[in-house]
Parts: sequence; C-alpha cells; structure tokens
Amino acid sequence: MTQPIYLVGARGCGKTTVGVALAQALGCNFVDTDHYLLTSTKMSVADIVAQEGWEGFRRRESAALQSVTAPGTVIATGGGMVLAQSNRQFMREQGVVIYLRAPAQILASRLAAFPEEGQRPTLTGRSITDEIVEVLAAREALYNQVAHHVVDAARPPAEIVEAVLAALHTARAC
Ligand SMILES: Nc1ncnc2c1ncn2[C@@H]1O[C@H](COP(=O)(O)OP(=O)(O)OP(=O)(O)O)[C@@H](O)[C@H]1O
Ligand SMILES: O=C(O)C1=C[C@@H](O)[C@@H](O)[C@H](O)C1
Ligand SMILES: [Mg+2]
Repeated sequence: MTQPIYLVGARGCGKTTVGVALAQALGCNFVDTDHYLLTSTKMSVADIVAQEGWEGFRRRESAALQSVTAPGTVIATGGGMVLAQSNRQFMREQGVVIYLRAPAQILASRLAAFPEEGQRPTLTGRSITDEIVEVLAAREALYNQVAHHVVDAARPPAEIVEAVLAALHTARAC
C-alpha cells in the first residue's frame, strides 16, 4: 500500500487509536494532523482556537494535511478535516479514505471517559452528548461523501483494523 490512507470521522471514533495499530499492521508510517499541529506550533487546539478562532485552526489543519501527506503513511485526521471541500477533494485524489463510523452514544461515552479538553475544546458550548449528536448530524453526509470505505468503529480496535485491512484488500507491507 503506497497511497496514503486517511482516517476520517467524528471525535472519539478512534482515528488516532486505530491509526497507530493499522500503520503497525501495514508496516507504514503513522501521522496525526492534531499531533502534527501540537508539535509544530507548540500550541494545543484550545490554544490555537483561543488565539486565532476556529477559522485559524481550520486554516492550520488544512495546511497540516498537505504537509503530512506522503506515500506509505496512515494519516489520522482531525474530526473536522472534512469540513473544507478542498480537503475532501485532496484526500480522495491523493489516497484511500476510510470513515470510521460509530453512533453518537458510543462516541459520547468514549469522550466523557477521556475528554482531553486541550485537544477537544467545545465546538458548540453544549454538553459532550448534545454536542456529538449535533456535530454528527451536521457532518455525517460529509464523512460518507469523502469515504472510499465506511467501517463500523463501534467495536474493539483490533477488529476495526482487520475490517480496514479487508476493505483495502491487502495486508502487504508498505
Ligand atoms: N474501538 C474503540 N473501542 C473503545 N475505545 C476506543 C476505541 N477507539 C478509541 N477509543 C478510545 O476513545 C478515545 C478517543 O479515541 P481517539 O483519540 O483515537 O479518537 P479520535 O477519532 O482520534 O478523536 P479526535 O477526533 O478527537 O482526534 C480514547 O480514549 C480511546 O482510547
Ligand atoms: O471535530 C472537530 O472539529 C475536532 C476534532 C479534533 O480531532 C481536533 O481536530 C479539534 O478538536 C476539532
Ligand atoms: Mg485523534
């Protein structure tokens, strides 16, 4: 698998968790756009949003997407990467896009257990559960639209990795 693999989906669907394991299974590199921004700017998502607003963060994450894209790489994106049409087009053209789909209830319980507010500042000012319902309703069509494959992410990470590998029809090393 030399094309980059992009993992998309809502906060808590497991893009980072599954991405690490998938890259290991494929013998690929792994990169996470949120982590890339954290290390390259030395600012958390909350810091960037406080200084530059969500608009500034979205601009930076679009640039990060371009910077981290490379052959033989599994790329965990931020939950809102799909909002920009240019990002959706770029991912579809450059690689294989996998949507890790899980219901709002499951996402909310994972996020409530490990909120990581620095990296996941509120998007709406609502509770975790209300927010994820609202955000999923607004973005579900975008996740489906950009995806080459949709994988059920409401199960243990190892099973999700197997399902992604099956969708890719390959377990070859990079
Ligand atoms: N398949 C899973 N089963 C149970 N817990 C999971 C699963 N995937 C992830 N988690 C847990 O849910 C939380 C969020 O996972 P993770 O950070 O991988 O999500 P994400 O999609 O990368 O979110 P974000 O968009 O905020 O970066 C973590 O605490 C992680 O351990
Ligand atoms: O869903 C979102 O809009 C976000 C998800 C996280 O991965 C981060 O990219 C950031 O907190 C925004
Ligand atoms: Mg993540």
